[in-house]
Amino acid sequence: MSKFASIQLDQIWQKTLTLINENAHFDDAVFNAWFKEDSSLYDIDGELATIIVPFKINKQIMMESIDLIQEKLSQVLDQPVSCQILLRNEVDLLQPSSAVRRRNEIMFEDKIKKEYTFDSFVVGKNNREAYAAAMSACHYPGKFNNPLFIFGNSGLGKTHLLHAIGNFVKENKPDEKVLYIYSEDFVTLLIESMKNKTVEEVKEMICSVDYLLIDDIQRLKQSTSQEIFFNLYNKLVSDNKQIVITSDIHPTELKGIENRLISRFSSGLSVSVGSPEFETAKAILQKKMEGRKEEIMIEDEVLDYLATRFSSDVRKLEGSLNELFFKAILYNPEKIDLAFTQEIFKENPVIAVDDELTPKKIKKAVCEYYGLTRTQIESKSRTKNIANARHIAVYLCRKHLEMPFVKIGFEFGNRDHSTIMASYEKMVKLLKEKETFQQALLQIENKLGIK
Ligand SMILES: Nc1ncnc2c1ncn2[C@@H]1O[C@H](COP(=O)(O)OP(=O)(O)OP(=O)(O)O)[C@@H](O)[C@H]1O
Repeated sequence: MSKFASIQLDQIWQKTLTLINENAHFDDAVFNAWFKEDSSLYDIDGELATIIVPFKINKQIMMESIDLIQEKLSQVLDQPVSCQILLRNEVDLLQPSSAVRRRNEIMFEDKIKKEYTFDSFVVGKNNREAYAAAMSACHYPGKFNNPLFIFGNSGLGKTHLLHAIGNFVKENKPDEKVLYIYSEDFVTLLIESMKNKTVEEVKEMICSVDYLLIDDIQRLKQSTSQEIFFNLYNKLVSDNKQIVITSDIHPTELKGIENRLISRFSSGLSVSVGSPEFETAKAILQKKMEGRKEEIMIEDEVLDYLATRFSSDVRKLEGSLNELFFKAILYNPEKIDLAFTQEIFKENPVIAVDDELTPKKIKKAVCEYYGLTRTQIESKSRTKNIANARHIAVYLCRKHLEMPFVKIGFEFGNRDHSTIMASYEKMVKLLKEKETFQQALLQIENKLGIK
């Protein structure tokens, strides 16, 4: 890369041209037309100087005097250089233009979000392992878990953890270099660098980092970029540099990614993040409220409602809080209470009213309401929001289909009738005590078209 700024290159070239003209005694018109006008010294990279000219004819005439040009340029620089004379379009192909360089530089700029730290990350059962592994990558880079592969559904904190690693390194190890890059940007960077012949430069920049954090690796689909990535990956790992990767699925399920890469991704530590349980979801809401400036009071019950309703995706959970505050500014209620909240999030029925009601439809409506999968409510999980959803589904089966407990048990993972009876009774109790559940029941019944 040139060590000269463009203004210096210009001065060097003007001096060189003066010396050439003095020495060669060209006719002024010839000299101006073929040498001076529109020629420029583009770059000096080590011992190679690049001069660019507009037309082929300029190039041919200058090539005739190449020895003289080299001699005079070496004299100005006080060091021997050899010259190449190129047309503008040839430069674009052969050499990194400043635009390409700038683009590369942008890719390497610090993209770590300050607010995504370990402190602002709420730890719960759903992400404890991923959190611990991320911490260990910070303290023992390249030692135990390389790569660290964090996977899980969208909106569950994977990117947050990557940035948290970045922030930790920046704060605690300021001499170490950390690069966060979104994998699609990574592909663009590699493809562009191939087009512009800057692959070596880009590789060098990547290999100089101590931590490489790649987000959403499932998007690394380009085969040529995978080849370069593979080599970079091996180099970084062999140099004990820490690699942390996120993806929406486990490495072995990645599609369109070469097997040799998948096998390397699987060779480190793969940890998952799941949906937060009720308490964690509520703690996340409380954390997200810490930095807010709105003074309006929000009732605790509202947080319970949001934590139960949106916990399958923390991004949605956070979005629900934003929406609530936004609507509160708009409608100016005295406080944000359950009634106001439910009005904001009320939903249209999704199941036709005259359809026959079945356990399957009940489970579907409950799952949609709580943002869970059928497997989750049929599972043995005792996680609070899953268990609550299961209780409500059991209650609805009993109330509207008058199913015997044994039969309901079959619908919920072959559970014993006494477990189902306990589940039903639990919901009867919760309905008496908590308005949140009364409202949830009402909305699910609405969804099912039950008046
Ligand atoms: N445990 C948590 N504590 C605090 N905030 C969280 C937590 N989990 C997720 N979030 C927040 O939820 C939002 C979405 O998280 P993030 O972008 O990290 O999700 P992701 O798993 O990377 O999703 P995607 O796969 O779509 O990229 C962010 O604002 C993040 O701060």
